[in-house]
Amino acid sequence: MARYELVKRSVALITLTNPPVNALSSAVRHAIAKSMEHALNDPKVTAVVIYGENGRFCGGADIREFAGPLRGPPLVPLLDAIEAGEKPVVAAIEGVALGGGFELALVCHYRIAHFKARLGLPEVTLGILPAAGGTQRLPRLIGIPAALELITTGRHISAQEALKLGIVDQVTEQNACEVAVEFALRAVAKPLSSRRVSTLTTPCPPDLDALLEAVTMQVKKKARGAMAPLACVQAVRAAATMPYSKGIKRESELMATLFNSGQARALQYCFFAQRTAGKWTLPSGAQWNNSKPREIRRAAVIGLGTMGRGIVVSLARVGISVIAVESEKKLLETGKQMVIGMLERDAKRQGVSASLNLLKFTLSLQDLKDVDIVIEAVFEDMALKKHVFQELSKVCRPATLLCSNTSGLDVDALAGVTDRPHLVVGMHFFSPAHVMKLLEVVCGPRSSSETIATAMSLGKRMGKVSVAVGNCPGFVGNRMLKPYLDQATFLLEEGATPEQIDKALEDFGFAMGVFRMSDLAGLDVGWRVRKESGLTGPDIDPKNPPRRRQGHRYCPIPDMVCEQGRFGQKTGRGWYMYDSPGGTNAKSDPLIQNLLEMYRSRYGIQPRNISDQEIIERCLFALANEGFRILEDGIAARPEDIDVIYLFGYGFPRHRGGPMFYASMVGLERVLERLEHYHQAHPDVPHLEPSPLLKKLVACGSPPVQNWREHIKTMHSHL
Ligand SMILES: CCC/C=C/C(=O)SCCNC(=O)CCNC(=O)[C@H](O)C(C)(C)COP(=O)([O-])OP(=O)([O-])OC[C@H]1O[C@@H](n2cnc3c(N)ncnc32)[C@H](O)[C@@H]1OP(=O)([O-])[O-]
Repeated sequence: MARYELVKRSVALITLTNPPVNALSSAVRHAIAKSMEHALNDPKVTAVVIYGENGRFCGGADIREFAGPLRGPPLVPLLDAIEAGEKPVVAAIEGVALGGGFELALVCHYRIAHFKARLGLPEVTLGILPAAGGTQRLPRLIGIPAALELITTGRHISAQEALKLGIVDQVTEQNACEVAVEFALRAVAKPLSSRRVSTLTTPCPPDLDALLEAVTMQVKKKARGAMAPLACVQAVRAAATMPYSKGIKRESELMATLFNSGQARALQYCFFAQRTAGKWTLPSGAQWNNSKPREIRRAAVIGLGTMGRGIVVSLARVGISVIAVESEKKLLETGKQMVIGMLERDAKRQGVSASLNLLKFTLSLQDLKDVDIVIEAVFEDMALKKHVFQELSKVCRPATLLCSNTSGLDVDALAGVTDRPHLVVGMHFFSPAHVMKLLEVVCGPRSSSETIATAMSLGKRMGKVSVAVGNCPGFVGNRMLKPYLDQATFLLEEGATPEQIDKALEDFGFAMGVFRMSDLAGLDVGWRVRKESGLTGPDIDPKNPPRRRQGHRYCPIPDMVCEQGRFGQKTGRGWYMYDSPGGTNAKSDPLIQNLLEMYRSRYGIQPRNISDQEIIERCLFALANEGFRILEDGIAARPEDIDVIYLFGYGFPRHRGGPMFYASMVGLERVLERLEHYHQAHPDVPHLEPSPLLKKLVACGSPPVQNWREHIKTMHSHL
């Protein structure tokens, strides 16, 4: 777990050997402790270099060990001992120095970083804080404001930024280990006292209290209920106001409150769920590690609306040449200007020149003869999409992959109109596509494993979190959204307001409540889907729209809002009112309050007080219930996939872990009991009827979410 060798006759080189990221597992900590003891006691050794094998210094504590009791030497005394040693220790940082790995580097007397290395204290993203002295040493080294920013955000920084901040002593383009050994030899004669960071005095700004207060407010606003960022501020405050010996105790107390919290468990679950999602598998046995993706060099995007533009930018950013197609000259020109503007702003931010030479704009599908992949992003209309796919089938070479950015239409129906159904797959990006990290890769029954592997790997290359899902209306994300939205509108009927429901959801931690989110997405989208599915249309009496349709409860309020031309932010009016079309500042609209009052009185509904608890339970348990059905139907392979979709595509609070993890934290028995209760009260809402899988899991003793898979016997896996 760590190799010890003597180099240049007097330098002890300790190399961490715990692939893939040299995490500080108990065995690694043990090996470091033994190696350091050896080095300090061996008279031949005059200096020490700590390095990580395979070009990775250290990815921090072994997160998998957090679930069990602490074994092996604890990190704090181990690191304190390294710092206190009388022989100079140099960290040779290549790849990453993160979390405990960064803290290990901070106790070394010198730090040499490779120019491509990245450093950071991402503990806050795992619901904890840098509790191996990180919150006490970093402020002493770089001052309170910079340390606060790094510790409360968990941001990774480049070696160059680390040098500027004074975290590393040298950045090199050569082998960091070799440079560190030479550096160590030169350091032997120098005094160490000023190199022990814990002994430094924290440089404090004169307005410390005001600064901490301002950061606390800022962090509170951003954290949306997460505890760790606030604890980080308190720990840094200790570094500013206490000697190291007391500060480290404060750090440890704060860590104790976080370490066993539900939030820490949720955030650590998210870390692993995100990595699990990449490991797709099909019933045929094809999976992520046995299916080779094709290389993609040239892509085409059809449609330069909001989605298409974002997809073009995402492809060009990673060096893929893109042909963008529109049907009319004016649309093409507008799209072109927008794409170029986005890429130029991007490049300016990064201080590089925009890769505009990768782009071609055309009105002709004939230009797509030689591309490797086409991503269709035209209007969400099946007939139009089928027409495009038929044309592509004629124009593109037989090996070209044909993908649709549909948000819910039948991918197999599109495959069916082509001459290559095995090369057709859904690539459902989320708006705006150059910003949002989620990509649902929709596997049709005829999509080949190579096609799926290619779409998944292309997504990863574009920096997306790609999740393989089955083909059904709405796939995973939008299918689950329906019961969630339905509950919100039923609650409106019963007496709640959009503001009340949004506030309850935002207090829960959502980035945006359901009505604000709908206003942002555009209310006309759902209205069109409802019309297409026959739920609403010209046959409906506008004065007296029925509240039961297709055998179930139906809330006509969203249609009534749309009938008034209120399509959300883009029209300046929706569930809220905005300063102007396109405005983002949502204000309560008395017209909506009137509409709700008139509606309730027309149908004789006595409004009642609805608690925040009922809002959360009805919206989120209905959401999770649909998730259970999706698992039963084999549309998602694992609960982790569903959670990742909601975390990255729908603003579900990360410290709650995603809808399925949240349900498991509440307790499946309780979720079942509440769903039964609400279903009894609303028997005409099928989404509130507990799913058989939920009942089965409860009957099996409510196993942890990671074990649900064993209980999911899918009759017809769609993956
Ligand atoms: C007192 C305590 C105070 C200290 C606290 C801490 O240090 S908290 C920690 C603070 N540190 C962090 O938060 C850093 C967390 N890690 C990262 O951010 C990234 O992994 C990376 C940037 C290091 C490498 O990115 P990349 O895209 O090249 O690779 P990848 O991301 O795909 O990972 C490859 C495999 O390694 C696994 N694994 C990774 N790290 C750990 C770990 N620490 N532990 C265990 N496992 C870890 C990962 O699950 C995956 O396993 P799989 O699926 O193959 O079975």
